[in-house]
Amino acid sequence: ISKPTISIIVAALKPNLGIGYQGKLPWRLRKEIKYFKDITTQVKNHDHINAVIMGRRTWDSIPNKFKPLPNRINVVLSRSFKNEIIDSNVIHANSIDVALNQLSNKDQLKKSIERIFIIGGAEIYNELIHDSRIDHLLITEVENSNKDHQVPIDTFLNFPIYDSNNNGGWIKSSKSELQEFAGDDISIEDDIKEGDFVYNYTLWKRK
Ligand SMILES: NC(=O)C1=CN([C@@H]2O[C@H](COP(=O)(O)OP(=O)(O)OC[C@H]3O[C@@H](n4cnc5c(N)ncnc54)[C@H](OP(=O)(O)O)[C@@H]3O)[C@@H](O)[C@H]2O)C=CC1
Ligand SMILES: COc1ccc(Oc2cccc3nc(N)nc(N)c23)cc1
Repeated sequence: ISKPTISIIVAALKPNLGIGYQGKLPWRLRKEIKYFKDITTQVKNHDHINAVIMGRRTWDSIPNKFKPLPNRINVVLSRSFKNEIIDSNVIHANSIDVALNQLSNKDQLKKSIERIFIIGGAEIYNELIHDSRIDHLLITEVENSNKDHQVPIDTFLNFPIYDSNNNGGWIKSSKSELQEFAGDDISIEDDIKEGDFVYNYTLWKRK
C-alpha cells in the first residue's frame, strides 16, 4: 500500500470555527456523528484498517464503554507517554512523529493502514494544521440558523482557511471530489438540518 493519506476531521461552527465547550462538543448532530464514524472506519480493501489519532484529553473524555473507537487503530498522543502498543488497537505515542512511525511499522501491526484521521482535539488540531504531512481537511461547516439562540463555545480552531491572503494554502474541493473521497456508500447531503443547526460536509486540499 502506498503511504496512507492523513486527514484532519472536525465539525466547526462558522464563522469563528468553534469546536468545543467545557471539554465536550457544543452540539449533538446525529447524522454528523454517523458521517464521522463511517468515513473514519470505511476501507476500500478489507485487509486494511484506518487509524484515528487524538490528544490525551479527547481520549480521556470518551466514556470507557465507547473506547477504543471500534474497527480503527486508536493512537493517543501525550507528552508523558512512553511509546508503546497498549493492545492490538491502541497505541500510545509522545509525538506525532512517533505516532506516524508506529503506524508505518508493518510488522507490529496486523493490518496495513489505509487512511489516518486526526480526530481532535483543539490543541492537536491547532498544531497539526501547520504540519506539511496533513493532506486533507474534512471540515463539517456548522451554522446556527436561530440568531436568538447563542451556542456556548469556549474552544476554537485557529485555521487560516478563511484568511483572505491565500487561505493558508488550502482550497475547498468540489462536492464531487468529496463524494469521491468518501466513496459511494456514504451519502453527502447538502444543508443538513438538525435542531437550530444547518451543516455541510467539506473537503479541503493543499493548493
Ligand atoms: N468539534 C469537533 O469535531 C471536536 C471537538 N473536540 C473538542 O476539543 C476539546 C479537547 O481539545 P483539547 O482540550 O485541546 O485536548 P486534546 O484532545 O487536543 O489533547 C491535548 C493533549 O494532547 C497531548 N498533546 C498535544 N500535543 C501533543 C504533541 N505534539 N505531542 C504529544 N502529545 C501532545 C497533551 O497531552 P498531555 O497533557 O498528557 O501531555 C495535551 O494535553 C474538547 O472540547 C472536545 O470536545 C475534540 C474533537 C473533535
Ligand atoms: C470525546 O472524544 C471524542 C470527541 C470528539 C471526536 O470527534 C468527533 C466526534 C463526533 C463527531 C465528529 N465529527 C467530525 N466531523 N469530526 C470529529 N472529530 C467528530 C472524537 C472523540
